Amino acid sequence: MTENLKEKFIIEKNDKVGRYTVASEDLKPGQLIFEELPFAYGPKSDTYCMCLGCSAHVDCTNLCSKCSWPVCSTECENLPVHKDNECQVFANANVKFQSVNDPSEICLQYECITPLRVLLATEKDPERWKTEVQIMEHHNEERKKRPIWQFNQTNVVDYLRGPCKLERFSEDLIHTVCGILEINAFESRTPSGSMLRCLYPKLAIMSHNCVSNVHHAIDCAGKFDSKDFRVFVRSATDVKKGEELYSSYTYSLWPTIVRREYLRESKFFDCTCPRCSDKTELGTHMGTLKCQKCDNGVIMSTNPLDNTCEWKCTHCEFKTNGVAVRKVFAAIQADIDGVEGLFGAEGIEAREALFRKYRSVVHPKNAYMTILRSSLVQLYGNSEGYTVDDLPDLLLERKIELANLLMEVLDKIEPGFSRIRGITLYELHAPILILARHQYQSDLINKEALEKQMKEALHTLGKAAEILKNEPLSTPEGQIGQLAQMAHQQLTENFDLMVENA
Ligand SMILES: C[S@@+](CC[C@H](N)C(=O)[O-])C[C@H]1O[C@@H](n2cnc3c(N)ncnc32)[C@H](O)[C@@H]1O
Repeated sequence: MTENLKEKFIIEKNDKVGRYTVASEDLKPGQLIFEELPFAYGPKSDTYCMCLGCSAHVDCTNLCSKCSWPVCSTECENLPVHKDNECQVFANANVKFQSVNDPSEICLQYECITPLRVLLATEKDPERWKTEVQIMEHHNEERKKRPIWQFNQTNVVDYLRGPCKLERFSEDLIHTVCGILEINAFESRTPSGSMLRCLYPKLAIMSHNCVSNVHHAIDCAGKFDSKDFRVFVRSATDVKKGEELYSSYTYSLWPTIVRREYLRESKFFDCTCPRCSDKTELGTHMGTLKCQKCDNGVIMSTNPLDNTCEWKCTHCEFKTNGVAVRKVFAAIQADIDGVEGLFGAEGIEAREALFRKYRSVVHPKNAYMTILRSSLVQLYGNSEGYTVDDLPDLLLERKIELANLLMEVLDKIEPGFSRIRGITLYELHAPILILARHQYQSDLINKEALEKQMKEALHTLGKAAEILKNEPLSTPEGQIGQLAQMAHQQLTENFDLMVENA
């Protein structure tokens, strides 16, 4: 291992979280802490039908010539991830894929695939299994009391030990592997857009914090061999030697009540991090609602670490409770889910309509307004009829306003080198630049003000390029990072000329 690749963390342990990691030296934002290959990867639970080679969506008409499970092509059936794993098991046991009516719906036959790949990896790499994976958290005792246990018994344990003839793996071991995946696996996106789960034993040691100081990026080169899906783990912010390293297991734009519910249900712990403990979520007000009974009040939790506690207005006597607030958030989330598949003009209009609908219900920086802002920032400037050159000044100003408000929240909950900050900064630079030019051409600002605004755009673009430069080129963010770097270089070289010719 070269000095550059020396891992920059150590593992410690306590009664509250089990194993956790701390920085073994001072870290700068964006600094590589370690990189790692997955022990195994494969389809997520509750997945639709996908190629067992490249993971692309399939219609299930093409089947592997050896095992008769769905693949795209002969090339895909020979990809190591399939050929060296389940293909041999299914072919030997003569377990065929049962045809399905709608391949885009959840297909339970895929539940066994990733646990099976982990089980086979225990035999291919027993040393890594013993030293890194077997010791991972599985929460079997708590999972035993949940419906997931019986679900796994039927769809994974009984299926593998029965029809697949894999009695050599005990029931206990298979349940433990299912638990290890449920508690520890990370999501990854393939080049075709499919979501997979990957098991990274070192990355998974990091404890959760709702404001993480570590950032990871998975490089899926599309080879689907044992060298693919390498993860690069970097510090997001300045981290001092001895400070704990945290990743985030939840979606950072959710409000506290929703994040804590998710962590309790799926990771079996109650988060007590500084963001969860603060009624205002570090001043962002992501969980705050507007009072419907008075003009100036806002409604906040009286104890954010108790999801069922009272919520009170800051100005009048109005009170409600966490259960009622949770229902309001579920209704807003359902509305947002309903427009998720809409893009272009239709997507913009649908989201702006939700923005207007909920403006009087929640605080301006509430999580759901922030989620809508993050989609709108992307759609304005990147949709048909709404490209950045098409946007009238009013909509350029709207894009800038949305991005600035989003950045105010992200600075608190996703500080430093985070993908969403990099992308938002990238989206912000072009409207600043174009608007400045329009305003100068309309005599609304003088040359000095033009130059100032262009410098701001250049600075914003430079920051975006700096944050996104570490993203793998196999990802959309990596490609935007490359564009940002090139645009930043061009703008720097031609700055004076552009001011002159504006
Ligand atoms: C992905 S594992 C992390 C590694 C684990 N601590 C170990 O020893 O293998 C996730 C589990 O760690 C514990 N954990 C992680 N972050 C925590 C936190 N902020 N508070 C309490 N428990 C936490 C929980 O038991 C959780 O289910």
